[in-house]
Amino acid sequence: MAVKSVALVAHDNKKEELVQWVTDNNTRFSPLKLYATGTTGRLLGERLKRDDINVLLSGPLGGDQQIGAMIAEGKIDLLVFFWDPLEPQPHDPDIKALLRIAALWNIPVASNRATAEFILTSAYMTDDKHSPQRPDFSYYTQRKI
Ligand SMILES: O=C(CO)COP(=O)(O)O
Repeated sequence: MAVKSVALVAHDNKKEELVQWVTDNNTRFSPLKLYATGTTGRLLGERLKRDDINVLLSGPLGGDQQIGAMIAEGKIDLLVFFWDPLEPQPHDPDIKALLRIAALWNIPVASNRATAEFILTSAYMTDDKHSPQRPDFSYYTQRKI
């Protein structure tokens, strides 16, 4: 079975919610390959007692952009990003860029626990034959300039 790669990101006020949700669903998460921004990844590793989480840079230090680059390269199947709707973030352009690139490359994105639950329990999570269609941007890359 192809192992799905999941990127996990949460802003400070949402970190406990994300870590608790992942812990509550540990059985579903254990076969998945996990990537996370720096602080989110550290907290997840401590709580889940997993030392195989791929911890990237902290979001404001470039971690969001690292995940965005992985999405563009087709290396991430699902983005779970509990962003904070109540607090401005210093790296807002990076957050927008990450959400944009996820929309562009047609990967599923969960921004809250309710959506994350729907996705995690979807039959597609364990269906090898299904993967979202990767968009064809040849009309753009081949355009006449
Ligand atoms: O800021 C973030 C996402 O925008 C998350 O980064 P950390 O997990 O390092 O706190």
